[in-house]
Amino acid sequence: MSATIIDGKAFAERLRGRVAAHVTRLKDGHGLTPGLAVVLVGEDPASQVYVRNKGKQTQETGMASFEHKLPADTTEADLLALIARLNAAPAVHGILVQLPLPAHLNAELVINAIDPAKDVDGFHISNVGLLGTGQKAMVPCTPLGCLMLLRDHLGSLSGLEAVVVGRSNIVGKPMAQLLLGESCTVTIAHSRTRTIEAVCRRADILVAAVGRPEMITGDWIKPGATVIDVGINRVERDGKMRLVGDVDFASAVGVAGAITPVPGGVGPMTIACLLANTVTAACRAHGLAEPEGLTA
Ligand SMILES: Nc1nc(=O)c2c([nH]1)NC[C@@H]1CN(c3ccc(C(=O)N[C@@H](CCC(=O)O)C(=O)O)cc3)C=[N+]21
Repeated sequence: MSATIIDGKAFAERLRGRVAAHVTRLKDGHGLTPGLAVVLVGEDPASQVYVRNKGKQTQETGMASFEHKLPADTTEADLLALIARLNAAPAVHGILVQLPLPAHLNAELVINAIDPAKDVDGFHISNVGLLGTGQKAMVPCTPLGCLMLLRDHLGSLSGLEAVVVGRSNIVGKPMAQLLLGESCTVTIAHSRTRTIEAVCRRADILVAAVGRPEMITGDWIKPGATVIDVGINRVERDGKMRLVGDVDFASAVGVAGAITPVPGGVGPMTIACLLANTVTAACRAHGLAEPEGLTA
């Protein structure tokens, strides 16, 4: 038996359609155009591709896109000054500082300088705290996208055994908080977890976010489990660069009940949720009703 393939690309397309419809309503009904500012420091080629895609999709949904490309040797003071300007700019409802930042910049300090109401990545300590205490927050895009796919596939997640592999601040930890919010029994596994295979094999929901290509093989998966692969790893295969996840798709697909592919799974959801968060931020900034189904 072969797993159902969860089509993140198609889901993301529909989500972007709903975002675009809401943008039209905001423009026509309130003269409000949601705006997203993306800040890129340095010239990492992968980051440039992401930033370009974000800008393109932002415009396609009818929102305003502001791109700020700064040289790799930008000082912290200059970056903080830009963030202060974006915080104060009424046309900007969302601010994303592309990570990772060059090593001479303190990423924590920079992220926490963003107005939490404009923090569409959900990385500001205020949003982290709000999410952790079950209050209304800006929710990190990748975990939010994973949650939408899980709800769509499973309906209620209540009482299910969820294992998140990876404990990063940007995926693992917020993912675990969201799953807890759905009344899952949540385990966070990581590089020091003993008998990690056995821990994973308990999972009804397995979220892989470790950044190690194809680490999780079919024998780590409970038959019928729903597997969400957050990994985006560029590897060389037969002389060609290919994108693979943290899950070994070939062996997992025969065991899992459902699985997200890479590419075409979680990745497109991340960008769609960024656009959704920007609309949510714009509505909150203007005291307008938030669109249904765009938040957690
Ligand atoms: N502040 C910040 N927020 C982020 O959300 C953020 C970031 N920094 N830094 C970099 C990572 C990476 N990221 C991706 C988004 C979409 C795809 C995506 O759409 N992937 C496609 C494939 C794209 C390709 O072919 O390369 C897919 O999986 O189908 C991938 C990766 C967001 N990130």
